[in-house]
Amino acid sequence: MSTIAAFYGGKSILITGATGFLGKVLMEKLFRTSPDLKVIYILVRPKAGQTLQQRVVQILNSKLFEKAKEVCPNVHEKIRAVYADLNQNDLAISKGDMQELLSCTNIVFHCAATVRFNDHLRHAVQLNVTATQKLLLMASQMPKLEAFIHISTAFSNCNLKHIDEVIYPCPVEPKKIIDSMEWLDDAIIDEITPKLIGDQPNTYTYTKALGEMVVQQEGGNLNVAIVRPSIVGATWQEPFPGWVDNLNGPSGLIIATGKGFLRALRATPMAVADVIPVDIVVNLTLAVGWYTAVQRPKSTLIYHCTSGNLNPCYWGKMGFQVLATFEKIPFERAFRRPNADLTSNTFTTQYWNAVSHWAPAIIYDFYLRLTGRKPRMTKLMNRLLRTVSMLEYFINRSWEWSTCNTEMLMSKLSPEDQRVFNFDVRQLNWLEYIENYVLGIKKYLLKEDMAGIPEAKQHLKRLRNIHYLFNTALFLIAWRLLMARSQMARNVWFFICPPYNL
Ligand SMILES: CCCCCCCCCCCCCCCCCCCCCCCC(=O)SCCNC(=O)CCNC(=O)[C@H](O)C(C)(C)COP(=O)(O)OP(=O)(O)OC[C@H]1O[C@@H](n2cnc3c(N)ncnc32)[C@H](O)[C@@H]1OP(=O)(O)O
Ligand SMILES: NC(=O)C1=CN([C@@H]2O[C@H](COP(=O)(O)OP(=O)(O)OC[C@H]3O[C@@H](n4cnc5c(N)ncnc54)[C@H](OP(=O)(O)O)[C@@H]3O)[C@@H](O)[C@H]2O)C=CC1
Repeated sequence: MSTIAAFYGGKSILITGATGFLGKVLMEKLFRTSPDLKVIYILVRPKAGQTLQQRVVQILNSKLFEKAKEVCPNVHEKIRAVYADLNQNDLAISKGDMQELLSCTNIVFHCAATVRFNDHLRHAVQLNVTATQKLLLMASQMPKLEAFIHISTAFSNCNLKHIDEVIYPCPVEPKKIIDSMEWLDDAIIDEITPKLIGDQPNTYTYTKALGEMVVQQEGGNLNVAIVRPSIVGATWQEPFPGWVDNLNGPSGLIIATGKGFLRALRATPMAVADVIPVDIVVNLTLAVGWYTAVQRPKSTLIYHCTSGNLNPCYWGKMGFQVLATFEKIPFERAFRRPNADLTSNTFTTQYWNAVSHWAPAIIYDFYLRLTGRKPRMTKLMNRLLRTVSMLEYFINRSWEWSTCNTEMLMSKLSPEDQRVFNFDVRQLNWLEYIENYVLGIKKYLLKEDMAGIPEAKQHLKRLRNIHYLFNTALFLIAWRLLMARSQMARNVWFFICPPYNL
């Protein structure tokens, strides 16, 4: 029997961000490996017209939970959705719920965050810093609390090149930032944001760094640990390969490439693509929860959950494998044939943007107008290129993360725990993983049927023929113009192909 799985048996666990990508996989694994856990409290807000209960039912009815429900048939009874909004001052938790959470919780996994790079600083601080502070305050009033695990990001100090498993101080104290956000108006916040974030690329990484400082300063007497994953990708093995349900990280750009919209990317092919499968992050997080509760380390330990230093993959290799997979498993109704280049040269990127992104979009919109339809491609391209520009920072640099604590933890696990809670990224085969990732995007994100693959391949063949026809026509027009206007071109042409009667 796994020691870690047994540890979670009978426990009351509180998860924030359980409706998010990581949170769902965390819940699934807990139910599958520790079906005898007492209860999982999840802090949820109503969203998109759905009540809390509807959201929970939708999650539990998804394919992700099929295996977990076989092992733990009464999973519905073991989830307790608690109304909460982490943006509100009191987290909007009712008195009754708060009482129950405070008196029963044994372990807290704090996953909730805004992961948007371009979020307004006020909102990012509210969620990634202030809410963390409030949860720590709550945790300090939980008599049965054994561990508080905070999920941060490996990029919280991405202004550094080498990052150790320590908390680096931010120039301005988090408390001062929290206070100022309460009285400064939006215009002033907009003005000071670049100065505050300094050499951080966006408000997300900046506020995640502040969040870590808050954990260090206010988690004083608690048993706290921080997990820092890098770019979280689809599942590697568990509960099945390739599961993913949002556009974050590489997923959105893989779709844009597969659908033929994205044809060039300013990326450094030899920069490390520090992607980490979500099931590895979850396995490490659960192992950290166990170790923190049982061993009670004297200081707050930080665990890097990264792939680069143990089993590196590079953006060039990843891009190549993504394209190779589209040959076998194409996406349906592509705009153009998937074919993209990675280039680290800004001038080349601008050239490809004009030729491969804007020109086809403008031509297609012209065609839509001609056929009486509403143009939409230039708008879509605009949005896509804006998104790409936000991600460029992360695909043109490499970082070195030390993983001493993570490796130490692995050495403390029994062979059975190393198998059940495997977070050894050295065992990951990238080519296989990327292929499953693309397949997972097709099945679970785009919800495309595998039976449609022959038709998708036919469609790509048609696009290839259109492409050849278009290029031939373009060449003939250019040739005709040149022959009509340039004596030198005519001389060269007649030299190569002399007329018959000579
Ligand atoms: C040699 C051969 C080479 C061949 C090349 C082939 C290329 C193959 C592809 C290779 C993949 C390379 C991908 C690299 C990606 C690297 C990502 C790096 C991420 C670093 C992570 C840091 C670690 C973290 O902790 S972050 C957590 C994850 N966060 C994110 O990923 C970002 C989240 N999203 C945002 O910040 C914003 O949504 C943003 C900035 C992307 C866009 O914001 P904006 O306000 O402009 O619009 P939105 O309203 O948010 O969305 C507009 C529109 O875009 C869709 N969308 C959202 N996110 C993404 C996305 N990540 N990619 C693509 N599209 C996205 C969104 O759904 C909206 O669409 P609608 O149709 O309007 O709904
Ligand atoms: N994805 C990645 O590549 C990486 C993620 N991380 C970290 O992992 C953690 C989880 O990220 P991930 O699962 O990808 O993110 P998601 O965006 O998928 O999930 C975010 C979660 O936070 C919840 N949340 C957001 N705002 C509120 C609010 N006001 N009140 C209550 N809940 C709220 C969301 O709820 P709702 O469903 O209602 O919106 C959702 O459950 C984060 O801490 C992130 O920083 C770290 C490195 C990389």
